[in-house]
Amino acid sequence: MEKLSEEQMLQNRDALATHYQEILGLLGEDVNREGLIKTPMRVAKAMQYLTKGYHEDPAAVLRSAMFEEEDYKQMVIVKDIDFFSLCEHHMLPFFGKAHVAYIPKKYITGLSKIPRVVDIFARRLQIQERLTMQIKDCIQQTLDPLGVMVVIEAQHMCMQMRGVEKQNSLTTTSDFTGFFQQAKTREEFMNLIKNNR
Ligand SMILES: Nc1nc2c(ncn2[C@@H]2O[C@H](COP(=O)(O)OP(=O)(O)OP(=O)(O)O)[C@@H](O)[C@H]2O)c(=O)[nH]1
Ligand SMILES: [Zn+2]
Repeated sequence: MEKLSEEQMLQNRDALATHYQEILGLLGEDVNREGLIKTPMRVAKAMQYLTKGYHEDPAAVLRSAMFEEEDYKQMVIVKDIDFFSLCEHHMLPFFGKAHVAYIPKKYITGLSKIPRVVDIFARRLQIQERLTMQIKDCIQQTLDPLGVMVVIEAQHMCMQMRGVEKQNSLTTTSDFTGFFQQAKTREEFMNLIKNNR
């Protein structure tokens, strides 16, 4: 999705607020009660923030700090990247940690760019599996490394607050390319993200 102009963003925000006011009424609230007067606009703003990844380009973020580095051929790991996303089934939060590793071929990227890519994909309506794959694909296609692996551990509010109501279940997903097809390489990564907890 393309970047929205400031004007379009504000127009959408107004329209969202109108709908949220109706939703509050349908939920049985008095929309004119003092504490709720500004709520539709607050929710509209919050939802635009939580889905702003639709209007951001993760590959461009990686390319903005991409450096040639011919000699380093070991794993680069950024672990424990906190993220918050919304599940596309219930629009309830799921959140946790992402761990990313890649083995450079010719290019490395600025370290902060990896969590930025995670955030851009997380701030959309998601499922955990697709979030995992999109981060992997973006890094593979942009940096063209020898391999990339992404592991995500998350809790889903739709499984905790409602539905099956399991408070302690953690969902783990992973995806990888290239050198990570070797079990030994995956093991090295898994061991490194397990330590120092
Ligand atoms: N695979 C996957 N499933 C998810 C994710 N987030 C939520 N879900 C699941 O999506 C499913 C939707 O199933 P439905 O039966 O259509 O929805 P539901 O009636 O609300 O299901 P319950 O949550 O079991 O009450 C549920 O099993 C959720 O747990 C995710 O990131 N990945
Ligand atoms: Zn859900």
